[in-house]
This record gives sequence, C-alpha cells and structure tokens, in this order.
Amino acid sequence: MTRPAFGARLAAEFAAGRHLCAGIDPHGPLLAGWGVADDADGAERMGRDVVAAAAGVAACVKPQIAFFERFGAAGFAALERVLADAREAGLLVVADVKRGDIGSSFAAYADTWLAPGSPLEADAMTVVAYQGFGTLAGALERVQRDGKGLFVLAATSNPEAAEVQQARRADGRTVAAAMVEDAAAWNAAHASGPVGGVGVVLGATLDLSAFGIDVAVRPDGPALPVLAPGFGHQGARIEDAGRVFGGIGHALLANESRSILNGGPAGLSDRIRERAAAVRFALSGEPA
Ligand SMILES: O=C(O)c1cc(=O)[nH]c(=O)n1[C@@H]1O[C@H](COP(=O)(O)O)[C@@H](O)[C@H]1O
Repeated sequence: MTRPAFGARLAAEFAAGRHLCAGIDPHGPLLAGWGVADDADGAERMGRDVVAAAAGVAACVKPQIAFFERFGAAGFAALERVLADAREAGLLVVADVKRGDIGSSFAAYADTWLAPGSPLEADAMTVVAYQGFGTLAGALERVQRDGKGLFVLAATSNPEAAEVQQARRADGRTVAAAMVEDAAAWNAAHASGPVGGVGVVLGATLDLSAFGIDVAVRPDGPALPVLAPGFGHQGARIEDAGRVFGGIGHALLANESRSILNGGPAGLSDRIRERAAAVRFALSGEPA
C-alpha cells in the first residue's frame, strides 16, 4: 500500500475541519441546468466540475453510480475520468454503489471498486449487508490489506426504510443498530489509527433513536466514520449536524448532492464553500 489508509486520510480531513461530502448525482434535470446533454459527456462534465470545485474544500466526493450506469459503457468511461481527476486532486472518493450479494459474488464488487489499479478504483464504497455482515468479507479484506474504506447502510434517509431497519433481530437488536455495532466492533478489532476504515450510513433526516441508535453513546475504540446523506434537498439542515449526530458526529461526512448541484456550474464553488463552512461550524463551532 503506497497511500495512508482510508481511516488515516479521513482523520486528516477531520483535523483540517473538512466534513463535507459533495455528491456527484447527474440527474437529467440538473444536467439541463449545467447546459449539457443528459448523456455520458454531460455527466462527466458535471463530475469533473464538482471535483475541481471540491478539491481542498470538501473532505470527499460521492459519485452516485446509477447516474453513470444508465449510459452503459460510455457512462463507466466517463466515471473513470471523474475518478482519475479526484485522485489527482487528492480528494477522497466514496463510490456510492450500494453493493450487496452472497460473499463470493460480493468479493467481485469489492475488486471492482476497491482493488488498487482497478479502472474504477475508489477510496471507499457504500455496501449493503442485509444478507449478513459476513458477506462483506471480500471488502473487509481490502480495508485491511489495501487501506480502503466501507460505508455499511444502517439507517437510511428514505421514509420506507423504517419497516426493515427498525425491525428487531433474534438477538433483540434492531437491524440498524446491529450494522452500527458490527462496524464498530470490526474497527475495534482491526483498525490501528484513530478513525476506523469501516463506517456506516445514517440518514440525517431521521430520529435515530427510533432505529435503536443512541447517538449520545460513542462506540468504544476507533472513531466510527458516519456518512450522512439527507441534508439539503431531503430536508435536513446541515446547521443541525452536531445536534443530530451527537457523540458519533465527530467522524461525520455530511453529504449534499442536489442542493449543491442545483444552479449549475455558476456559483458551484461558492455553494460548496458555503456548505463546507456550515458543517464545520455545526460540528466544531469554528468558523472557516
Ligand atoms: O448511501 C447513500 O449515499 C445514501 C443513503 C441514504 O440513506 N440516503 C441517500 O440519499 N443516499 C444517497 O445520498 C445522495 C443524496 O442526494 P441529495 O438528496 O440530492 O442530497 C444520493 O446519492 C442518495 O443515493
């Protein structure tokens, strides 16, 4: 491994006061506002503009793969160029791919998104562990061996999530709380630095206590990275990030996508700077 591990790189971002994750979600209507076609070239333009504006300001970018995948091979080629730009800019990339499968197939997804030298290599990926936390083994190996990162869906921001994620397992834990505890336990057993390589996704729109997650309780061991979408367009206010995430908020990546992208390339840098300063202030009380 030539680069510091994902957890160490995240720790450096947090130490520099960077907690914003700028989403790259090339929705058709947003591309119209960009003055480009709803095609792979348009998605690439938006992605590369976001990378340029986010470098040194946001902690990471999060391309949502579905918006590239819909253009087939051309979409993947476009995404490869966006990823290359981000690497060059030194920006962390969370590939929002939400992959999950039986372990043997899941390992191939981990190879795609996390293997060093893969055309689609990112620093971290979003994963789904509803087939059992153990199915993530192939990716957990990449976290340990290659210094990559994972974000396991735990309590997602969409209103339909409650029926599954608030359900109680045979061991009495909610599905969401078990994802958080399993991720924290993995970090406690394997991580060497102050921030673990395995994080969770917790929607910013939620009352996390309804999912059995007590944000006042800091998990033992290395900090648990939390990727929090739901700010901006979905209604959560980034200014409330400290209150919503409490004791687990110190390793927070606050994501906004449409609220940053809406408005096109004009003013993009200002919007990213403004959101980055807002989340920094919300979490630390320190102005940018
Ligand atoms: O894993 C995610 O990123 C994710 C999890 C979740 O619970 N909710 C959620 O909105 N997301 C993603 O976060 C982004 C939110 O976009 P905006 O609502 O436009 O800010 C989208 O790319 C979603 O796919």
